[in-house]
Amino acid sequence: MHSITSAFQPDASGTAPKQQGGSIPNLKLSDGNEIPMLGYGLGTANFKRGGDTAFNQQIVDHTVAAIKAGYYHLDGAEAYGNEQELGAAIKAAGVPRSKLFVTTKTSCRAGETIETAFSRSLAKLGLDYVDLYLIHQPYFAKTPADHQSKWAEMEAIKDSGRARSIGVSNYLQSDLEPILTTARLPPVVNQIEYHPYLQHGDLVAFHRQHGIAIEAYAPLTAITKAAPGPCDAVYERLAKKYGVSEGEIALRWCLDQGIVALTTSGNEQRLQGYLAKLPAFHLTPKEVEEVAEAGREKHFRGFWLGKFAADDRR
Ligand SMILES: NC(=O)c1ccc[n+]([C@@H]2O[C@H](COP(=O)([O-])OP(=O)(O)OC[C@H]3O[C@@H](n4cnc5c(N)ncnc54)[C@H](O)[C@@H]3O)[C@@H](O)[C@H]2O)c1
Ligand SMILES: OCCc1c[nH]c2ccccc12
Repeated sequence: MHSITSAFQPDASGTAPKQQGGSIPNLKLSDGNEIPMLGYGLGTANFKRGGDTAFNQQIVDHTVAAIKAGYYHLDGAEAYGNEQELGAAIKAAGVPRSKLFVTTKTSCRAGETIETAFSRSLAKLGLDYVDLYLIHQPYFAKTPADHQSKWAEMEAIKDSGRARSIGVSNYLQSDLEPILTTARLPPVVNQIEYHPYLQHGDLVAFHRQHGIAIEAYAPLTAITKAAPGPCDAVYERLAKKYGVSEGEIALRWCLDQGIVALTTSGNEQRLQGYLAKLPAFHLTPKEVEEVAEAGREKHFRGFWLGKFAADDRR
């Protein structure tokens, strides 16, 4: 992994060396590590429904196809129930471990240490390290001290070398602040739902101030679950201009803001299309703002409904 885009700057160079099949660049994290800016998620198309523990070869096959297509950033979680399949796919795909960027997440189950959860995840993955370990959600914490003590456990995992980077997911500013007050090793990533209909007010600016990279999950929401909407006409115009799909405009909108995009699909052609098309164009800053402006006319959240405070609508 060598191509680097400056942290939080739109990828404007267009000269990044190749990685993962095309030239999707890496983003430099505040701990000095790099993350490929396009990731393949195992949490939506390929997760297992509650209580299903049987090994699922189809998940392995889809994931091997994604890796072989060039998706080297793989986003997993213990909650998805498919870490064994992710590990099997990594072995079967034949891509050297050093070229892959593997994330998993802890659910912070009550009464369990991070060390216990992390060791179980590594064993299921069949790996001796992950590139990124995240706290999946902040809802386990009842007090600022809960956030701080859990984060200290995460720091111990990073200290051990078995997670190269550590971060959080679904955190708002009020969840991050107590951690930033006491952290020895601040979170380098927050993975959040992010698309034009969920821009989170000044949360993105807060991340930039604190050097925390954003990973956008559900980046296609405006053309999938939340369609139709005010972004449709802008996406359509830009897709025509650049000769790409609306989905590619939606992903580029994240990348051009210096935001990592996590997507998924069981459709290999679609996945290959992203890697072929995304490196070939950029949105101008004006176009990024046009999408943002249209998006601010609608609010939509697809995940963790009911968990967020009312001010999430900002
Ligand atoms: N941390 C979290 O709480 C959290 C929550 C949700 C997702 N995630 C991660 O992010 C990953 C990606 O999330 P996502 O699946 O919501 O991302 P996404 O917005 O990219 O949606 C992908 C889905 O859209 C479908 N799709 C793509 N193009 C389409 C089109 N033109 N028309 C209709 N459907 C189309 C795909 O088939 C796929 O099912 C997940 O797999 C998971 O790893 C994390
Ligand atoms: O991270 C995606 C949302 C999510 C949280 N817990 C899960 C369990 C199974 C599938 C998706 C999820």
